[in-house]
Amino acid sequence: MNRTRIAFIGGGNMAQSLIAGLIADGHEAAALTVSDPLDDKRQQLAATYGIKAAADNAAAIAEAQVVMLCVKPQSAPAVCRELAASLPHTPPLIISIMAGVTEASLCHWLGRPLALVRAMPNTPVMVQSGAIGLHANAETTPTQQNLAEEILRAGGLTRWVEREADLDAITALSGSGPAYFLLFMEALEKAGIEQGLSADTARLLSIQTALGAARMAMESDESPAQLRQRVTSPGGTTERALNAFADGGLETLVSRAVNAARQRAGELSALLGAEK
Ligand SMILES: NC(=O)C1=CN([C@@H]2O[C@H](COP(=O)(O)OP(=O)(O)OC[C@H]3O[C@@H](n4cnc5c(N)ncnc54)[C@H](O)[C@@H]3O)[C@@H](O)[C@H]2O)C=CC1
Ligand SMILES: O=C(O)[C@@H]1CCC=N1
Repeated sequence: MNRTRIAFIGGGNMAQSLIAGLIADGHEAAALTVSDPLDDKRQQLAATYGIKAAADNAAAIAEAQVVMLCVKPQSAPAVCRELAASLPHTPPLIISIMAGVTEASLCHWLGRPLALVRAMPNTPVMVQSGAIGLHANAETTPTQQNLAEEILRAGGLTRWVEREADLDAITALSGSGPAYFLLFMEALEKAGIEQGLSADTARLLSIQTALGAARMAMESDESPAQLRQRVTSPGGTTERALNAFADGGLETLVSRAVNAARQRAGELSALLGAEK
C-alpha cells in the first residue's frame, strides 16, 4: 500500500477526483490530508474518503512529503505566500494543477527555488481516465519526478513535456478538451432528435458512439484517420456527412478554438505573473 503523505490545498472538483483516483489505486487514506476553508466540503471529504481534513493550510502541510496546489489560479499568490512561511527547511515536493500559473511565479510567491512539478489534468480524472500533462522544474530530482508521475497516474494517462510553455498547448488541447467532445456529443444528440429519435435514444447512442470511437482509437494500431476511412464507404452516408463538415470548415474551426484557449492560458500566466 502506498503511504506517501500528500496534502491537497483546496478540496474542490479536481482535488476530489484526484483523491478518489488515489484511493481507488490503493493509496492509504490516512496518508492524505485536504485543506479547504469550507466546512461542509471538509466534512464531506473526510466522510467520503476517510482522509484528514483541515481548515488551516499550514497545518495541512506540516507532515506532507508532497503538497498538491488545487486552488483556483486567482488564489495562488495568497495561498503560496501563506505556505511560504510554514514550509520546513527540507521542503516537500510541490505539485501545482493550476492552469496558467508558471513555475517562476510559484517559486516567487513561495519565496525560494523549490522542486516543483506542474500538472495539467482534465475532468475525466474523475473516472481515472484523465489526460495529464506534466513538467518539472530544474530543482526536481528524477526520484521526485517518478513520485509525481505515480501520484498523477492514479488519475489517468500521463505525458511529460520538456518545455513548460507546452503546458499552455496541453491546457488548450486536453485540459479544456473534454468540453469540446461533450459539445460535439450535445450537437449529435440534438441532430438525432431533429431526425425523429427520442431524446433518451439520441443521448445514449451519441455518448456510446463517442466512447466506442475513443476506445477503438486508443486500442487500435491504426491512426484515427485510418479508422475514419474504415467507416466511410465510397458513395455512402458517412462520406456525405464528412463533406458537410469539410464545407463548414470544421478543421479550421477546431484549430481556431484551440488557439484561442492557448492564448487565454498565456494571458492568465501574464496576468498572474504580474502579481508580485
Ligand atoms: N476544472 C478543470 O477542468 C480543470 C481545472 N484545473 C485547475 O484546477 C484547479 C482547481 O479547479 P477546480 O477543482 O475545478 O476548482 P474548485 O473551485 O472546485 O476548487 C477550488 C477549491 O479551493 C478552495 N479554496 C479557496 N480558497 C482556498 C484557500 N485559501 N486555501 C485552501 N483552499 C481554498 C475552495 O473552497 C474550493 O473547494 C484550478 O486552478 C484549475 O485551473 C486544471 C485542469 C482542469
Ligand atoms: O477552463 C479552464 O480555465 C480550466 C483549465 C482547463 C480546464 N478548465
